[in-house]
Amino acid sequence: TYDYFEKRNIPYVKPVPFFGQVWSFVSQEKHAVDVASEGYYMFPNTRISGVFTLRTPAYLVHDPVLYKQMAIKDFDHFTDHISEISLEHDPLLARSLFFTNGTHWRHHRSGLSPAFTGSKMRNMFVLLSKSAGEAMKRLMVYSRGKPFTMEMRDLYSRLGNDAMTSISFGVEVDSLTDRYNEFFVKGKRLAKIDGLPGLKLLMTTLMPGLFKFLRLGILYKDVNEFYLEAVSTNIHHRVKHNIKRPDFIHLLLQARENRLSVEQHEDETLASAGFSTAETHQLEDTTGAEAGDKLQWHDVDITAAAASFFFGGIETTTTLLCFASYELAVNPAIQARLRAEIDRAREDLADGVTPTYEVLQKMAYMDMVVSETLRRWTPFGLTNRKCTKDYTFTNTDGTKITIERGLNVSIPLKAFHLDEKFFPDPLRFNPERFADPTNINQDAFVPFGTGLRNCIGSRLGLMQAKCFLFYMLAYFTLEPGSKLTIPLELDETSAGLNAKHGFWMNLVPRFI
Ligand code: HEM
Repeated sequence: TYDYFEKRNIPYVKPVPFFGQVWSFVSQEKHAVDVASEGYYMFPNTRISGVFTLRTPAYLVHDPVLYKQMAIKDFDHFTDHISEISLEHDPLLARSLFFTNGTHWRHHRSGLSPAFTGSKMRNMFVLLSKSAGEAMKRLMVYSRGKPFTMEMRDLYSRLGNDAMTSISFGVEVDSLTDRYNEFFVKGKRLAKIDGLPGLKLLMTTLMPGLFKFLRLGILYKDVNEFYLEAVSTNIHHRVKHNIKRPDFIHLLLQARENRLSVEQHEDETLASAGFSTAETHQLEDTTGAEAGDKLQWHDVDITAAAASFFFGGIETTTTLLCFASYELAVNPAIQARLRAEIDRAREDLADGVTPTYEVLQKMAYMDMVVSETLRRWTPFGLTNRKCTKDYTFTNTDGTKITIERGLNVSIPLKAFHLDEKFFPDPLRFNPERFADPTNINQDAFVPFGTGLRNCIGSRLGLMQAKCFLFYMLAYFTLEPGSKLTIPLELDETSAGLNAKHGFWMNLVPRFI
């Protein structure tokens, strides 16, 4: 088994007998993403390297151009993400877009894409901005004009939870005041990627066979039941009272009735949420020959879609906000420049504080700060593909390599972003890199992945993050709290990107 790469003359990370790379996950003081990306640093001159998970060979892509090729031009060889999640044990997660594959994924993605266009996002943004604005006002009242200390991950995950509960599940909650409301408590358990659920999630990609064999579920049972019940009740209520609200449930109900489509005259000016916005690719129409297994959008599918936006969107966007806030707190000049841009933008707002989609779109420095945060602190540092059809390409030394059908491929997004070949002085937080986008290597800058399976929610994530930052700096000045570790110490045990000792900051009220 272990001579697989030797025979093919492909550099590979030497495995620990039986465990392969899995051993490093349990024995090393390194983050899972860095362990999985080890080969990238060991073999700088190849387009791909090998690794063993337990006894199974898998690949790690080193060349962003190769990733792009696999994800776009040669997509039919890599249509799937790695996933071994069972419908029986994880009824929501197994139906969510990230974990569905093949024809089911195709129908699902093309059915959902119209829900994420610029104009739909703009409509949804109104709900999001309302939710965040009201929360920030409450925070201002709470401060009574005096500085106070907060742990920002807790704060942003509450704000994010409330905004996403509003736009995904159609329910308005206030987790700042009602701290243990059921949507927040269950939402935390739904989006939890630390501890046991994180470990299980990791297992689905590292040891898919073993995971399947053990018949484990990832999401907690009560979480599945809670959301299924909440969404079904909500759907029933809307249908009965003919309620229309510009949120995901509404759009998914339209999908059920085959009425969800891209507007005839989609306003192209709304398409970009900034430089990092993931490109929209056209998937072929799902009508015709395969229409028989077209997605029916039963209540469980609608719940799963809404839950997956929660699952995929909350942790990532919260991570982006935490690290952006950290950089703003430790770089006062950058914070001052962003605040000046926000204050200028506020002059054009009707109430002087509630940002619109269009106003955020125009904020160039905000976009530079957000892009640089996504580069320096990539929230989703590693993605993957499964090879669905043998694939041959040429390596740097001219040899041909064939990836065989069924093998797993990892793509180290974080390693690309921190490679000095692509981004000089990579550890330095410098929004100026993005002042002229033509200077950016766009193959290597992939915070939302690339190709047909890129992030469907990039516009939403970007607009949400920009909106929260807008409010935050309009109301407060951010300063490092006494418990903040500088430089940040990362939590190597978390499945996501997190600070080991929290993001403690002082919020100093501004008088606006
Ligand atoms: C800053 C925030 C976010 C980051 C950094 C991020 C990043 C990513 C990345 C790297 C992928 C994998 C792409 C690939 O394999 O090529 C992905 C997929 C995905 N993301 Fe996001 N994401 C964010 C926010 C969101 C939001 C707000 C939503 C939903 C509302 C969302 C929903 C999804 C879904 C459903 C997929 C799977 C797509 C598919 O398999 O077709 N994400 N995201």
